Amino acid sequence: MIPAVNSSMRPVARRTAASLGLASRSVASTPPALSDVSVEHGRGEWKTYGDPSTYSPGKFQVKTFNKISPDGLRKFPEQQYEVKAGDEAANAHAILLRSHKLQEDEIPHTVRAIARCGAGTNNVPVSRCSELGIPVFNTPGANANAVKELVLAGMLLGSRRVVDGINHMKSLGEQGLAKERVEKDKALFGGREIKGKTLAVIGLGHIGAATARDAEALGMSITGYDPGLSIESALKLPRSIDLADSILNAVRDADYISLNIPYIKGEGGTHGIIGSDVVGAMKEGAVLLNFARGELVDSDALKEHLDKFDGRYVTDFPDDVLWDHANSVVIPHLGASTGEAEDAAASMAAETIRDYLETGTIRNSVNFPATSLTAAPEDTVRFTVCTQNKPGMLAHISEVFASAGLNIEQQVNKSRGDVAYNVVDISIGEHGVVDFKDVQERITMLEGVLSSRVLYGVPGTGFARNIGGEYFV
Ligand SMILES: NC(=O)C1=CN([C@@H]2O[C@H](COP(=O)(O)OP(=O)(O)OC[C@H]3O[C@@H](n4cnc5c(N)ncnc54)[C@H](O)[C@@H]3O)[C@@H](O)[C@H]2O)C=CC1
Ligand SMILES: O=C(O)C(=O)COP(=O)(O)O
Repeated sequence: MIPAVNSSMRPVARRTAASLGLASRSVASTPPALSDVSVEHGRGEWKTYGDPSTYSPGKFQVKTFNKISPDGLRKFPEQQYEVKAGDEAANAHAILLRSHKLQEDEIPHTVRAIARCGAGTNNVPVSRCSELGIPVFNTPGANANAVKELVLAGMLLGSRRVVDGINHMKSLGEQGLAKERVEKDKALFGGREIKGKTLAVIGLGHIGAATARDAEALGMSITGYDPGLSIESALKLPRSIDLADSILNAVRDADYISLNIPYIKGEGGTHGIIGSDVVGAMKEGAVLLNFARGELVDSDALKEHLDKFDGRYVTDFPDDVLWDHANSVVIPHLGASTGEAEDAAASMAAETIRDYLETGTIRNSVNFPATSLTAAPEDTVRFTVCTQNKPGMLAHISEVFASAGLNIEQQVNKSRGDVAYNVVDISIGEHGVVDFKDVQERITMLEGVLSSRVLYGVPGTGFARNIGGEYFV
């Protein structure tokens, strides 16, 4: 048996919760008893995290990809966090990114969490992260208004040949013929109005519901399709919306179709969901708006349609087939590129990462269960354990604590898909010196455990992983 409460152990310097940067969590209005105990978890050995010349020991390292709003990055207090871009940040503890296509070899063993400042996580290897015990977060709704506004603009661009007209005016201007020709040539660029037309919204989440509501206010009739409609989104929908039971039925009578669903690869996913069957069901002059992901649309099927009929494709993504089609408008992925959306998404992502690193709370994860435990009681140390989702894990973990003479004060166990997540507050009130080093190793090396953390001590320490049967601290 590994004694976790080891009175014969070398006494360690007394550290107060406040001195350990735990003020927000552990320091209550009455002086905490934590100041009377010393907790040695043996994970302050920074050399095990790589070359300390690449980071500042004692801080959480956050690695960023893409341009992340400074407003969001300011949510990481400098005394606790160090934020670095891409290759400059070895041994990162968390990754913050936008559309960068993250590869597994860009995720060091030290990474505890990944946050996408945005909605779509198809650029992150989410299933692999689940196997590695890494929660992936996104920022639901943070950039939805920006996208909705561009969808509305897209409907107008798809109705009025504004882009062609602008290009024409440039060319006339170059020839010095603009004033002479404008009134004659404008007949080339006639359009139609959106008022009184029907919009089909595929995917009634944050963007889709907002688009439906505002399009109704512009005088449109709305049809919607979303088999996973949430109560939150349902409450935002216009009352007059007509809910269809399939994409085919949603698009049949639509003059405009807005795609607002996630891109999910593999069986049952959404790759090419707008294929020849859906395109074949569309009205000849329908305007398809794709501000979701390019891969949702079968471009060849759509090209056949656009070659024959006067429909439109307005997309926010590169398209190798339709990029120069006379009936397409291709925008360089600008949906979420507003200052407001960038600030909101980065701030939400930073707060989510901080909550996870500092308290173990999980919210807005796309692969881990939402989990929160009330603030850790006094005289406790919080342990979190990520495991495979299989029977008996919780019992095995509890057994290790019990055999080490440690009492569980409160705990929560949640699962989602293949992963389970445990937050356990261990009572240390009666112990002079508690060493979690061996307890953590025993728990982490249980079969089926992926990683564990002791949420106590210097930021960046207390993390251990079971990498295919090898112990990594
Ligand atoms: N162009 C851009 O810059 C941006 C694009 N996006 C894209 O838009 C997508 C949607 O974003 P949000 O509305 O914020 O996400 P959300 O998660 O709030 O909504 C997505 C909705 O789609 C529904 N859905 C999933 N599969 C479906 C299917 N096969 N048929 C019909 N409905 C389905 C879900 O039930 C959910 O209600 C993102 O996944 C992302 O790919 C998001 C933000 C910015
Ligand atoms: O949030 C999303 O899903 C987006 O597509 C936005 O991407 P971006 O952050 O602008 O690279």
